[in-house]
This record gives sequence, C-alpha cells and structure tokens, in this order.
Amino acid sequence: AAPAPAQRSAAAPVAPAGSYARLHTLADLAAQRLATADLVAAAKYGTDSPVDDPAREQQVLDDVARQARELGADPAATVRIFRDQIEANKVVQRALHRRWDADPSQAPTPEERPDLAEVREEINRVNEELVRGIADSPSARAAVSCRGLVTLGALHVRHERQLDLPHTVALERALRSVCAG
Ligand SMILES: O=C(O)C(=O)C[C@]1(C(=O)O)C=C[C@@H](O)C=C1
Repeated sequence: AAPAPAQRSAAAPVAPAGSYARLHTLADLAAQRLATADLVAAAKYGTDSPVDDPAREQQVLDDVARQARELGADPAATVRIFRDQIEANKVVQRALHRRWDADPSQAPTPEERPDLAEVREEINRVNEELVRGIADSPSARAAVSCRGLVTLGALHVRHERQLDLPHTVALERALRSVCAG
C-alpha cells in the first residue's frame, strides 16, 4: 500500500519551488552591499568620519522600511535584515582599517579617497534591490529549509565572487536573520 502522506505542520512550512534561487539572490545582494564597505572604509580612512554613523543608519532603516511598505512587504523583517547588513558592513570596514593601520603601504592615499556621498548612492541602489529581494522571498524565508539553503547560497556566492576571509565572515553576519521567525 502507498504510504500515508506526511503530515505538514503549518509552523514548519515546506519551501516552495524556487526558494534556493531567491535565497541565493539575497546572499548575492548582501555580498554586493558588502563590496561597498571597501569603498566606505577608504572614504573614511584618515578622515574625521567614524565607522559608526548612527544618523546615516537611521536614515537607511527608515528608507528601507518605507520601501518595504510600498511593496506590501514586512517592514519589521526588512529592518531586522538591514540591521545585520549594517553590522556586517562595519565588520569589513574595521578589518580594513586594522589592516591599513598595520601596513600603511596598503592604505589608500588621500588622492585615492572615494567620495562618501557617491558611495552612499551606490549603497542606496543595492538597498533597493535588497528590499525587493526580501519582498519576493517571504515563503522561502519562512520555510524550515531556509537556514540550510541560505548557508548553501552563501557558500556559492563566496566562490562566485572569490570572497576573502573578512568578507566571508561579514557575509555570514549579514545573513544571520534572513530566515523568518
Ligand atoms: O554610510 C556609511 O557611513 C557607512 O559606514 C555604511 C553603513 C551602512 O552599512 O549602511 C555602515 C555603518 C554606518 O554606521 C552607517 C552606514
């Protein structure tokens, strides 16, 4: 006789088709956002601008919450995921500042210093894509398989983008609360 269909609990939904692709996209966008940390670190190095800028963080969180609402997505989940993106960005910035303090020959020169306002425009562009990725993935993020698929996605992104150790560690930090619940 055919086995009885497995009972599926509502609290542990099964991932719908396409979940891996959506979560891989989130991991890739998180890595794209982390790539901007190198530019931010260079923009701030040797200046009075500290790595932590709480006013800018609040602006980012307010913007993404508004964008999430406009898309009919969950603003609280979006803000939670973005808090992690910001913490991860600081992990990379601090690692680079430590590296440049230890070996000034690797540090960007003042002439090479990127403009922070321009870097933030690039961050804003990635933020918008990431908000859309979050809005497009509620079932994938709520599924029991989410954690495993996010880990797999991050592993692929690490290889696709040839991430170094600080960016790999930061990517893990960035993806900490992607899975809902
Ligand atoms: O825009 C900056 O100044 C950044 O350092 C980037 C960023 C972010 O990830 O959005 C990270 C840390 C700051 O506290 C504010 C924002």
